Amino acid sequence: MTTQQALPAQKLELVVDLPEGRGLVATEEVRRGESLLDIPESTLITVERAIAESNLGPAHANLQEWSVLAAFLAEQALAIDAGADGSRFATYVRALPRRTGGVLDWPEEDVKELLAGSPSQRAAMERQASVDAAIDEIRASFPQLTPGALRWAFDVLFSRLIRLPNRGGALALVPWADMLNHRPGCDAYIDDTGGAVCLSPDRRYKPGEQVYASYGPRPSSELLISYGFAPAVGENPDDEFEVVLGIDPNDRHADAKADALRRIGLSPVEAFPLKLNGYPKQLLQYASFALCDPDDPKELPGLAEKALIGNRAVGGLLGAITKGKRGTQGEVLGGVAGEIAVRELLADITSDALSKYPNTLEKDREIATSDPTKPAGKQAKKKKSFLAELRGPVRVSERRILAKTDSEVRLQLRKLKASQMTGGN
Ligand SMILES: C[S@@+](CC[C@H](N)C(=O)[O-])C[C@H]1O[C@@H](n2cnc3c(N)ncnc32)[C@H](O)[C@@H]1O
Repeated sequence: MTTQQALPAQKLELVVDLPEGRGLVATEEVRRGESLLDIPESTLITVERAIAESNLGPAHANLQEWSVLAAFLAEQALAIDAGADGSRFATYVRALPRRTGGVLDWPEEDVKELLAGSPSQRAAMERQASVDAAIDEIRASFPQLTPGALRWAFDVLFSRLIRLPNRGGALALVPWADMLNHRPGCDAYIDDTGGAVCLSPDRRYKPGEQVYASYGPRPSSELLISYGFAPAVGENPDDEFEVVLGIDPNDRHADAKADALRRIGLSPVEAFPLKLNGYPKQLLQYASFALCDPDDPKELPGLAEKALIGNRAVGGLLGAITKGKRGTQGEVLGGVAGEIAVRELLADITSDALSKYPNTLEKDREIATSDPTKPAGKQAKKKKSFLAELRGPVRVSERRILAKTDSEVRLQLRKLKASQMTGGN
């Protein structure tokens, strides 16, 4: 990497044959909290710089920020393929992986077959469709950028773009910093608060140890889709299974319920994460509102507040609590009968989701343990399908969460039903 030459002296060196592919390894002792990397602004590929250094012309600046960067990367890669080496980013672009293993690399039939039962299937299809639409939009102005080059560029962006907090969350490719691999549970983030891009490690590293960053608290399904890898089962504390709840369109009060939810900053369809260590209580509260059936729809705004905000004075407080998101207070509507109804709904959701996985759990476990996560580059040589290798750990993680939630909810149901029999309301 010649970008390294433009950097201040580093305690890190690039190693190319790590289990995660390339990565940065400490050359001397690194202390927790010290400032690493120190990448100057002039080496970043920001949206503004992509527009300024591209030859695509004024229409380039009218694209969405992801598309500006994708068009620039594709332009650079096509110029390199055509033998032009002029750009100061040519060395960086040449060093980018040809394939990342992320969602844009997965054939449609793999997504349909290998992600059957998993919510990742919907996410993967949506991601592929949105990139196809963006590629069409870019090519309407720049037909010289081939679909293949643009697809590769988006794939690179998904797996390498960094949000810069000091620049209002602006997106940038950050050479050298984008050689850092992710470790689940790691608490070290790329930061540009002081101007240069730095990493403050969350632990001490000895010479020879790989230094990791966090790509964010992401579940394995998201890491798989964006980055083309999945941590081994049980290694990712951020694993979750997303449950989507919504107002039944056939509910006699469907419109009034949707209005009542919007009043408190919620939507008639909301997603809630199930995790190994539990699920948010708002899931049950939201479900109880979705299921409630007052005779008079005028009661619905009050019921929405009772379920999701709580009975405290609303007004200014309401805004402060919800901040446009779900409330932190509130209660399940309908007493013990309501508590039972929402848990029965959740138990139906978990058992239905579990029944959709085509393999037995044992089979998925076998796939998960026989497919250790390997760097995308190595996989590309060995196997045709990245996804075939990686869906095992994701599916096992999702199923563990579902099974744990299912058994917890059924246990709660038994207790609630017993309390109902012995006189609970
Ligand atoms: C920002 S790049 C990091 C550098 C990358 N290893 C390379 O060779 O260019 C992100 C990519 O690194 C790989 N990666 C990062 N963390 C990983 C991990 N914990 N396990 C496996 N692969 C990982 C994935 O291929 C991901 O798309």
